[in-house]
This record gives sequence, structure tokens and C-alpha cells, in this order.
Amino acid sequence: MWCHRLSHLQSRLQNLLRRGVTCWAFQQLNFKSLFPLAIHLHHTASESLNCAWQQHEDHFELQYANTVMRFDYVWLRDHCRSASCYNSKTHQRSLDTASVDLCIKPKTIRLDETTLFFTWPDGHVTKYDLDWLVRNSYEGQKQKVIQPRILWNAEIYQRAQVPSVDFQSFLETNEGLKNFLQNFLLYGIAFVENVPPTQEHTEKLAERISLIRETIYGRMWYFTSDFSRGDTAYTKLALDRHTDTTYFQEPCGIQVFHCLKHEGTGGRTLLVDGFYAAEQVLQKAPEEFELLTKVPLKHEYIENVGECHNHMIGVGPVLNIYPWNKELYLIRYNNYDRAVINTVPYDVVHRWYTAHRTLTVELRRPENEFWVKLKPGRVLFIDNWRVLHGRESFTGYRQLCGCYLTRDDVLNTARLLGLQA
Ligand SMILES: C[N+](C)(C)CCCC[C@H](N)C(=O)O
Ligand SMILES: O=C(O)CCC(=O)C(=O)O
Ligand SMILES: [Fe+2]
Repeated sequence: MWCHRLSHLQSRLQNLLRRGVTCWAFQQLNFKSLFPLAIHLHHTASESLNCAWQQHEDHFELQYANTVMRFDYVWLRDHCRSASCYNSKTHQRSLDTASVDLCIKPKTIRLDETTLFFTWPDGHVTKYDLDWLVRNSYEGQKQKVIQPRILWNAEIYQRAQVPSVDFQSFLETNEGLKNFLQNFLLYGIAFVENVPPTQEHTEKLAERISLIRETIYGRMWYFTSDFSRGDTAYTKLALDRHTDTTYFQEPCGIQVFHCLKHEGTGGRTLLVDGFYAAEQVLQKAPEEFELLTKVPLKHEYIENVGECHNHMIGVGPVLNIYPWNKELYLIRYNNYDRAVINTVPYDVVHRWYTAHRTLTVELRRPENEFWVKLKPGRVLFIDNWRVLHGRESFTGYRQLCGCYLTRDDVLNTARLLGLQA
């Protein structure tokens, strides 16, 4: 049974008479809502309600704001925001979901203005604002991205002329911090200028936006080519593009680099937008993209140098997407640290190598490479879930300091400043 509430009362009544049906839900409408035209007379066209709903055996169907939405009845009961079901001070559910009958159905449904009223068999009433339902429906979320981004190659990034943020304004103004975070969220990289070239000041910067993620490398790290740790990063060798800590179950969210000193040649930093490359794979070979989201891989860090003994293993696919909207949120790409593949049969392995090659070709296109020379005073933040980094081999003495940040806390700061993250 369909219940329409169009802005034209006439056509509604005519339709009802023509079909000879009485819709019980209409009987629930009070006098006021039977004459929406009169009530909304002074409202703008955009505010006039165009809503239709239908109560099915196993779900509630709602058409509103150009969206067809389907809601499960248990879901509707579970998301009740009444005072006894939800604590709006703590934003926590009080209702015990396990107490809801899995076969629950509303006794009556009625619409008043823009609010739907569900009366449940025990008499409890749940109110739903139509806009709340649109915002929180699966159908609404499916069309949205969690994180708006600008995908880039070297030309796109350079043309955008993304401004760096000054150390003082980053530390002292919310506006500076917000600009910085907005650029960081959009591009996956961002710079802060005029930072005193010390580990302490770099730490201060990091703490302004997040919590520092302490790892096996320490809290703040400070490294040079002394092979003090069992990893190529601690040499003068070139490093091809990669993301870090792929061997953690949750790779570090953000990497901060500050080059404190370099007396020598080479050592430029390479940056590549992994999501731009992945997007090219999706366009050119969607089934290869899909395979890269499905095949679980291990990455591994085995270290036995000096006092350092570590064995880390992280499992996950190269590309991670949200299942409901297919949005990419994490790329795990490190050919150095990739472990033995023993999680898939041989034929899948071969298809995986093909897909990996396609992605690698995209990642290695010279036009996708953005090269920068890190200098004392210029701190680089990299989204390690999106942007790959590498470095050119170098000569001479080079000192880099930095840290990893916990992603949740960076996003928390961004949201508190009003950014979408
Ligand atoms: C940044 N820092 C020098 C501390 C660690 C480097 C880690 C290198 C490792 N192969 C990886 O890619 O995760
Ligand atoms: O030395 C560099 O510029 C970066 C090395 C590296 O990839 C890392 O430390 O994660
Ligand atoms: Fe790295």
C-alpha cells in the first residue's frame, strides 16, 4: 500500500477515489496535514513536501528528497532516539538491541509535517525526521564519499599551487591549522614552512594535530645512513615508492618528515598519489582493481641487528575499499616488505601478479612522480594510507627526523575544525 503526500491535495483525493481504495494511513493524518497546501502556502517550493511511503511485509519503503530508501523494522526500532532509548547527552544508545523482537513491525505509521511516527506493538513511539532518515539511510550513504579528495599527478599538484602553512600560524591559529588540514585531506600531502630545524619543534608540530604513534622505531625518530636498524631506510641507497609499516595490521596513518641536515648530493624525496594510480587501474582494468581489493597479502619486518629484534606481520589487500560505496581508503604497497605469498592458490596468484603489474606501471609513470628536496625548516606530512614516498640515493651526511601519527586523532582534529573527514 502506498501513501503519498504530494503538495497537491486535489490529485491525491482524486487518485484515491478513482482507485476506490482507502489507505488506512491517511486516516491517521490529522486535519492539519490533510491540507498541506494551505499550511505550506507561504513556503518556498523547495520546502513543499514530496514524500511517499509504503509499509511492506519485511521493510518500510520511503520516497523522499529524490531518494528511494528501504528500512528494516528492527533497524527502525534500534535507532529510536527517544529519551528512554538514546542518551542525547552522551550520544549513546540506552536501548538493549537484543531485547528487540527480530520480527517486530510497527502497529501504526503516521506522518505529520516532516516527522514520521512509528507506534510499536508495546505502545512505544519512535519519531523520525525525514531528513534524518535521508542522511542516515544506506541509499543516501551509498552516493556519498567519506573523504573528498583531489587525485593528482605531478602536473595537477603543481598547478594547484597549494600554499604551505607557516609554522607560527599552524601553531597559533585555528585558521592556519584548518587550512593545513584541508589541504592535507584533499591531496594527502602538506607542508609547514619556517620550522626551527630541531626534533623538539617537529614534535611540537606533530602534537598540534594528533597523538604521536610510537612504534618499534620509537616515538620521535631521528635517523641517518648508519644502518643502526636492519632496514634499507638507514642506508644511502635509493628507495623505490612505497608506503610504510605495511607489516602492521593497521599501517601508520600519517608520516612526518623533517630533514634537519644534508651535506652532499642527491637524496630528493619522491611522492606519488597511490589513489590516482589506482583510479587509472579501475578505469583501464576494473577486474584487476577488484582483485587487488580482494587478495589478502602478508607484509613482514624481520630485524636482527644489534639490540633490535623484531618480527612484525600485517595482513591485508593492496587496495582497501569501503564495501557500500567502493571508495578507496587505504593502499598497502611495499615491494621490499611484501612477505611470501601463501594466502591464495596459484591461479589467483598469477592473476594477482598481472594486476599488481598494472598498478606498478601506473605508479611508475614519470608524469605521476612529484619530486621534492626536503630542506631544514620545511616539514612534510604524508598520508601513508594514500601517498607513496621514496628517495633518491645520496652522498654525504643526511639527517632526517620525524614521527608517525595516529590517523584517528588527525581526523578527529579535522572534524572538530568543521572539515569533512
Ligand atoms: C621512518 N623510519 C625510518 C622510522 C622507518 C622506516 C621504515 C622502513 C620500512 N621498510 C617501512 O617501509 O616500513
Ligand atoms: O630517507 C628518506 O627520505 C625516506 C626513507 C623512508 O622511506 C622512510 O624512512 O620511511
Ligand atoms: Fe618509507
